[in-house]
Amino acid sequence: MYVKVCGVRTPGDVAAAVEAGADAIGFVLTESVRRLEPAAARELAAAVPEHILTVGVAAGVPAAEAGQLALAAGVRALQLHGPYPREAFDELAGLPLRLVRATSLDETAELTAGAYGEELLLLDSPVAGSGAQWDLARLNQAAPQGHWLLAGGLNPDNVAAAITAARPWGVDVSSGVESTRGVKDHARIRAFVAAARAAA
Ligand SMILES: O=C(O)c1ccccc1N[C@@H]1O[C@H](COP(=O)(O)O)[C@@H](O)[C@H]1O
Repeated sequence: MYVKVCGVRTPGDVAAAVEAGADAIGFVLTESVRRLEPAAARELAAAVPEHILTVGVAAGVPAAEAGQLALAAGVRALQLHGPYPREAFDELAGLPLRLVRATSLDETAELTAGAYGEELLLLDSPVAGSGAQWDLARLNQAAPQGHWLLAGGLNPDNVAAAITAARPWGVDVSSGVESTRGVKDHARIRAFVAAARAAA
């Protein structure tokens, strides 16, 4: 089970995610309580070991701008979050960035990972980063294919059941490993990664 921990903001958060065994660590680069300036994200990303994917998260900005933010942050992947069309991913294809297409069932009917040239598909609630859960039974009518991550309101207590229900390739979490909004709880990061791995 691939596990991404998102919205980290401090060196301690990075260390906790690395020690917990996360496969990917995300830095939010656009409007959010978790937003980091690219220079701050770059410093944190530089401390992440090579085997862990660093991901810049962007929403609500033109794709080209998101690409430049990710490059400035020195991350290896860009998670473009929202109802971006295929053309947006085409625009990014020439950049030295791996691409994550993050969207919701309300925003797309294309549920095959790689359909827009992305490496990973991420299915989230329509309100990204809110900690809101969504109805996983909707996946009974719309089964995602390939390397896709489940996100949206996951936490250490519900991730095992969510994996059983949705059968994702991986999971992604932000709010569910925080003590208060925007502040990561390192014990919850450890508990989340362990619970996801145990469920797989
Ligand atoms: O975390 C944010 O603030 C954020 C802002 C803009 C786009 C995406 C954001 N986060 C992503 O939201 C999901 C799930 O978050 P949660 O666990 O429900 O809080 C995850 O993919 C984050 O990468």
